[in-house]
Amino acid sequence: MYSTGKLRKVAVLGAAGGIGQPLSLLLKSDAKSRISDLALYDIANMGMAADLAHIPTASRVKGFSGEGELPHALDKADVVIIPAGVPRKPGMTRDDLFNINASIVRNLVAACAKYCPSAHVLIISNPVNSTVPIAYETMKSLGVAQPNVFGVTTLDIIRARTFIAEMKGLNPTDVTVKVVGGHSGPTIVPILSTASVKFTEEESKSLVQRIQYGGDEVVKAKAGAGSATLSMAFAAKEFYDSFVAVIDGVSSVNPVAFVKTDAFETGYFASEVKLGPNGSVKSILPENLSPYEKELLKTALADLAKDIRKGEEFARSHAH
Ligand SMILES: NC(=O)C1=CN([C@@H]2O[C@H](COP(=O)(O)OP(=O)(O)OC[C@H]3O[C@@H](n4cnc5c(N)ncnc54)[C@H](O)[C@@H]3O)[C@@H](O)[C@H]2O)C=CC1
Ligand SMILES: O=C([O-])CC(=O)C(=O)O
Repeated sequence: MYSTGKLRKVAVLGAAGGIGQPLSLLLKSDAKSRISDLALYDIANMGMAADLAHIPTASRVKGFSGEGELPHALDKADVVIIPAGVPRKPGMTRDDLFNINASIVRNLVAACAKYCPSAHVLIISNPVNSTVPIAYETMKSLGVAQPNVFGVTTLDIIRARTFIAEMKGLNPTDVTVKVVGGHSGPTIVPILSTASVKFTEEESKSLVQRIQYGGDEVVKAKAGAGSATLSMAFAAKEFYDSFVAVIDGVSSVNPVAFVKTDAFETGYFASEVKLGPNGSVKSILPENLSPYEKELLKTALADLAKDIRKGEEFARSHAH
């Protein structure tokens, strides 16, 4: 799973936050991640960078605080991970975050277009179904011919593995399953027929419901103090490792990401992606879906189309 390829500079934007801190810890503490420089950026105080820098692994940690320091954080970055933005509170949908997070993501990726246009940009900020189109269109409008933008939906997969294992009394590390579509409620499409175990119709329905609304469980439990942060940091690190391993040609596993694709009319979709060394991205669509899964997919595509258009329109009307 780990890359043996080149050392990379990784920038985390929103590094002082609930996801940013544990994610930065995971990236810094894993010597096998082959990170030469970890550039940690936030609009908040970046004292956490001084703290992390005392961990004895080879990657150099540097904190950058405030917009004036953003260009230095991004300079020569190979990968930019963006968990900047506000999280949900109980009673909110991810789309309720659009008004604040759309501008945050647009401004950050505009800086990426300027200071590290060929970096791979991994978007965590919600609503992912809209922030990824915003990022892609913004970079495109700023002259990046082939924006390398990937929405991180890995949390849906790790939840699916955990919930399946709980239901069937298995070790979650032994469970694999595909989850495609987008990253909110009905747009999350678990393809349970790809799991190594079989389910009754009733089990399938209850699992699908739990996976689609797994984020709400955490939002409710945190009771106003935010949404998933620790499991998200774990998911992002897992995605990062498999992503760079594939780019370096080490792994044949195709990571799942929400990307620009011609495969569906929606123009964007989360599924396994084949990454070419030349920057090409090809979505691998799920095959042999059950009638129930086909129905879920149909519903997901209708909702996704709306979220995506909203993101694209925002990017168009706020072009730099
Ligand atoms: N893709 C996914 O599966 C998931 C996505 N999320 C999303 O991730 C985002 C972050 O969540 P948390 O870390 O819990 O929130 P948080 O509020 O704890 O942290 C966000 C950080 O972003 C920073 N920030 C705000 N504006 C910024 C800007 N313009 N430039 C740089 N940094 C900026 C804040 O100062 C803060 O440190 C939310 O939008 C949340 O909905 C959360 C969980 C899962
Ligand atoms: O639920 C939220 O708002 C955060 C998130 O995306 C998740 O936990 O899947």
